[in-house]
Amino acid sequence: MDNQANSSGASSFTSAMNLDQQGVSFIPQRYVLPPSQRPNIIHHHDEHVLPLPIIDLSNFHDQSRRYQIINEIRNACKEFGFFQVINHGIDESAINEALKAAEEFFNLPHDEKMCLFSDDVHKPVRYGTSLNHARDEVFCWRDFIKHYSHPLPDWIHLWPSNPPSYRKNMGNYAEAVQGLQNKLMEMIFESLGLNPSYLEEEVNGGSQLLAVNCYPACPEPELTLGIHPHSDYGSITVLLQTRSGLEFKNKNNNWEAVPLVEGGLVVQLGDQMEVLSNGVYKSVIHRATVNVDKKRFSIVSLHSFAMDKKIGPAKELVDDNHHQLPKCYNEFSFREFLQFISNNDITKERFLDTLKIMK
Ligand SMILES: O=C(O)CCC(=O)C(=O)O
Ligand SMILES: [Fe+2]
Repeated sequence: MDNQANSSGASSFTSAMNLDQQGVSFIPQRYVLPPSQRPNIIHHHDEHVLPLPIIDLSNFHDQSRRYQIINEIRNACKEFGFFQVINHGIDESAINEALKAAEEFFNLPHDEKMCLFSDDVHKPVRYGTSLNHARDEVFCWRDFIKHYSHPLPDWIHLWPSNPPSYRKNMGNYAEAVQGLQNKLMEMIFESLGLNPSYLEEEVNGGSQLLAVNCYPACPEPELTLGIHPHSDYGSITVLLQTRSGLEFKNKNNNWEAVPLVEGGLVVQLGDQMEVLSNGVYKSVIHRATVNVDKKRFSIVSLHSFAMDKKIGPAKELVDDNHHQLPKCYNEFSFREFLQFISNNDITKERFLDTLKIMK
């Protein structure tokens, strides 16, 4: 295999970003997917089913409005496993500054970024490219930087110091999203019939991992993907995209594009939410495509409950005596998740399936 990363710092490694800068006119073989996994089959949304959900969060403190929002969230989570939010309360300037910091970071010289390279999922800050062998990071046309972000003072001093505005701008955005996820979690719990302050401590003390993704322009976008199909492991993910490219797998197992909504953020359910809801909600399987002439960025805030909290189906949603819902999943903590993904090649399988209680 060419340009293999090496353990001493991967100096000979070539990232997708680097290939783009070199102006390659075809993609190296290692990025070419088997035909069945290529992104060319897009199924347009069927007019007869619910439209892809966009939920307006304005006035959510107003009781009747909140009731309506919670209904919309319930429908979206049951039908799709994700929704987009608008009027979510995060300033446009905070978003734009975070995106600018991301762009400046990825424009740094290759060698400078490679100083942060690691494929160890336990590292609190790591720059990564397509050669990492975790399930969402195999041969894709993507460079990323991932860092823990909550509580901010514990982590921010480890973040990139270049560009100089990175910590401040990305930090402001991370804090704003953390606030939004608290609100969203309350509403999602309420939509499940749970108390809005359910697991409050584990939500507040949970982890936030920011994945800042850069998908360079790609000379052969029909042959590869920016990120391979996966579900996120945690509770919810809040995703900002600069152009369309995110796709999800619908109930008929077809890929559909998540349209770009100006000023909107995508909220996706992760595996922990599927377990907590006892399968009432499903985590969403998603992927990202790349395009021929434009770079795409996403800033993805991956939230999970407190590291060592074992998450199982909420007991309110399981009743062996008289309700219909049997317990469907075993309990697990986020730390166990990380341990599992670092020890196993799970490119083909949802980790979640290993938690299912066999009947
Ligand atoms: O960039 C995207 O649209 C998807 C990124 C993603 O799924 C992730 O970072 O987990
Ligand atoms: Fe994801």
